Amino acid sequence: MAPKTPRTTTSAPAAPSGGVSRRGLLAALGSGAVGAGLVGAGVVAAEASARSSSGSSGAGGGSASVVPFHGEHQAGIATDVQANLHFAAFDVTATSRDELVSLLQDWTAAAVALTAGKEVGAGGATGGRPLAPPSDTGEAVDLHANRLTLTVGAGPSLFDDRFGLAAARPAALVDLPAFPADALVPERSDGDLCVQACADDPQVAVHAIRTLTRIAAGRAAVRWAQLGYGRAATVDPGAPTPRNLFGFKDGTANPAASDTATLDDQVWVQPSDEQGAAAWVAGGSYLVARRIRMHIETWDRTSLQEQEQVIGRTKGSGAPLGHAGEHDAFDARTLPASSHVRLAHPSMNGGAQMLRRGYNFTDGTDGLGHLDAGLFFLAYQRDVRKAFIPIQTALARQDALSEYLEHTASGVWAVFPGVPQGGYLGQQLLSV
Ligand SMILES: C=CC1=C(C)c2cc3[nH]c(cc4nc(cc5[nH]c(cc1n2)c(C)c5CCC(=O)O)C(CCC(=O)O)=C4C)c(C)c3C=C
Ligand SMILES: [Fe+2]
Repeated sequence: MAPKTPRTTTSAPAAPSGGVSRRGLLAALGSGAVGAGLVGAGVVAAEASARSSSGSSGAGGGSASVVPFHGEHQAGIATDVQANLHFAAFDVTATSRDELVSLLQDWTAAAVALTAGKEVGAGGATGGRPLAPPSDTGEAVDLHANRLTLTVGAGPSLFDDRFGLAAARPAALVDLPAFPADALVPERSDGDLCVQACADDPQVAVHAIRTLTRIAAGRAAVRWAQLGYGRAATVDPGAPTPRNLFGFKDGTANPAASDTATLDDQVWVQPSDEQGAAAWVAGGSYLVARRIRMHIETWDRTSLQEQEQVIGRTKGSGAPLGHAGEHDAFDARTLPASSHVRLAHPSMNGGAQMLRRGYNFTDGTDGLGHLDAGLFFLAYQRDVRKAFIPIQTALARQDALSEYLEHTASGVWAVFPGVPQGGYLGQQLLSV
């Protein structure tokens, strides 16, 4: 049985490491977040209480389910892929740099509590004043941390003239070009900030995004969001590779989390990559998100042989065509000319790799009798100009898989470096 998480309510330290800052409180006061119960009477520092009261056991219970928030890099990138995703992109509505800083400080304090499996705000879900709305919405009580990670990045639009950040925009944070056959919905694309919440329980991930959205009131608003399930990638080659909605193993060739040399070379931004005011991004990464609708009804009418020719791997084992084992080495030039794996392979793209961390999604139907389902593609990389852009250019031009796909949403973000103890998300950027 997993150990019980104590129900003690602990005062968190003042922001940024554990509470809502005074400025955040004032912003909340001005925006109605107090009415939503995020701050209690006379309380500036938020309190975080442990999120378990019933002592329920299970996979998500105990400290083993906690992924450390602080570190050199943000968690949620080289972290073993959790089962569920709630991704949200935000428009920042703050009108000053100070307000933006206070938002990121308050998010940091909440993220520290949430990822530790604790309730947020004074009194948490049930310990506050009876006549005030609870600080924590409560749906994650008893669910533990469930390996929740929160990963935050800044989009190109944050670097306009609103916050004096134009000079700090990394050269590698380019706007993605339009690709042939893109069917992007602008309202479901881009965003000043993004938050990727991953957890082994869907309600924990949803609670986290809901909480950050409440805290942001008056300073940022959700622009678009996406739920995902059934991880469609892995960073652990020793674990069974999950499958996407076309039924193929997805993530086989991903870099392993333990392969730090490849991560340094391909995923983490290095100190030499950016100069001057943009040097803050070292230790971070670049995230490309694409909501890719998959025409599964058409795919399901396609023969097994054709499906395998399109992907370039066998459906059962995931082995490259002509090989026996999933992880067998192969020469991409021996695969069909327009197969997905051949075109996406590093040997065809100047050695470029990405760390893919996508999730399956199913968002009801399109009203025409087809499921609106697909892959929410998430890929972390050191430089989109060397990885996602050239690879997607080749895929859009030649990939046989494209016939079954429709890219409906897109975004690119510079993901902040990790947060040291006592620091806050994006501090490296906002203190330049
Ligand atoms: C621009 C990059 C990529 C997009 C967009 C993309 C979409 C996409 N992929 C699959 C299914 C599979 N992809 C696989 C491998 C693979 N895909 C990319 C890039 C993009 N995929 C890369 C770089 C690789 C690795 C190539 C290699 O090094 O061998 C595979 C094979 C298994 C694996 O290695 O993961 C599958 C299956 C879908 C369904 C999809 C869009 C919906
Ligand atoms: Fe792929």
